[in-house]
Amino acid sequence: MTPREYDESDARVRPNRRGSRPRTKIRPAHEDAVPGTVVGVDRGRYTTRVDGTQVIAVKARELGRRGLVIGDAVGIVGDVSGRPDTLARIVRRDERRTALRRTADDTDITERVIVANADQLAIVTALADPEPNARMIDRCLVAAFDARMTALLVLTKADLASADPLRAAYEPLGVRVIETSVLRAGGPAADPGFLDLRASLAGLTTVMVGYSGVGKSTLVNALVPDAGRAVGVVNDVTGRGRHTSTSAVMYELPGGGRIVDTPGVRSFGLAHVDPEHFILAFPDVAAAADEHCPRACAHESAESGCALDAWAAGSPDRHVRVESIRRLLASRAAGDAY
Ligand SMILES: Nc1nc2c(ncn2[C@@H]2O[C@H](COP(=O)(O)OP(=O)(O)OP(=O)(O)O)[C@@H](O)[C@H]2O)c(=O)[nH]1
Repeated sequence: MTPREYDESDARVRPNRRGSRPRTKIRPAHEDAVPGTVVGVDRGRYTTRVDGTQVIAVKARELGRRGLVIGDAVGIVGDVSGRPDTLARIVRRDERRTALRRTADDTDITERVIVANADQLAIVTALADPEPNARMIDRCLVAAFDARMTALLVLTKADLASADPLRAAYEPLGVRVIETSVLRAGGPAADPGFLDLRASLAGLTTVMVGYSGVGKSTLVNALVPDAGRAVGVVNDVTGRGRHTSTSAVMYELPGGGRIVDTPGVRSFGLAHVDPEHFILAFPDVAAAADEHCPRACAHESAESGCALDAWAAGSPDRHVRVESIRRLLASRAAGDAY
């Protein structure tokens, strides 16, 4: 017997007990909502960008408790002219393509999204002054890979020290490494590394993280000539256990694309990261783990039943990858004090 096809007449219509009167509390469909992007958040006021115009908006009640963060794609109704003293309403938040998250610390499982829909995480680290901190880099990478974002390691002050050890540690993970030195004669425009960085950011949304003093502001100012004119400010990134609110800012890049500067993000609490999910960022390793590892394998060691050592045996490339992934997973387990 061929299966019967269903059509609309199969839908069961519940009779309206109050007769045929239409329901009165019909919510507006907001078909007229225009698409925009959240570029700044400040105590319940959202700075959005609609077709190149900056529009200040509030969250409509129908969004409920759903949060909005920098990078969220939204639907906006009301006055979207961007004229002073106008206030539009955000009525819809589109599904997030990516979500960069952090937990407050490694024992707190309350996670919060810092930036939505970003493509890349650029980890800015000086090669000297201050010294690079591998643990910080590792933890940022875990957050990036878990969020399905591409990772970029930007090594500044290349005039002061060699980048070779860091290249050796991170290139096997598929991390793009860029060296910059922008204090040499000619400034950023004369630095091939800076030009490479600018090309790598074009057309994408990139979140930049880095310690104070590494030269991040120098790069942001060179990338965005009018960086002083921030398009938005968010007080959403709060230091753990401290009441210092710092701000993340999204800038439009002149050549297309956007960068989000996150002065307040100094660490990523990684309690929310699940090794099984994290490893999916490395398709070859994930396929091997899926095929050979026991269920819920933490990928710690061959002794604990992990099959990745056997998979990597005889291949130095695979071996370095597995070791690097284990180092990242260990950084997740080791707490975020660095
Ligand atoms: N040698 C060298 N010094 C650099 C380079 N880039 C930046 N610096 C210096 O590093 C110091 C810090 O640079 P900033 O751009 O202010 O660093 P930051 O990371 O934004 O730090 P905060 O503003 O404190 O957040 C400054 O004295 C810069 O002149 C570089 O390529 N080489």
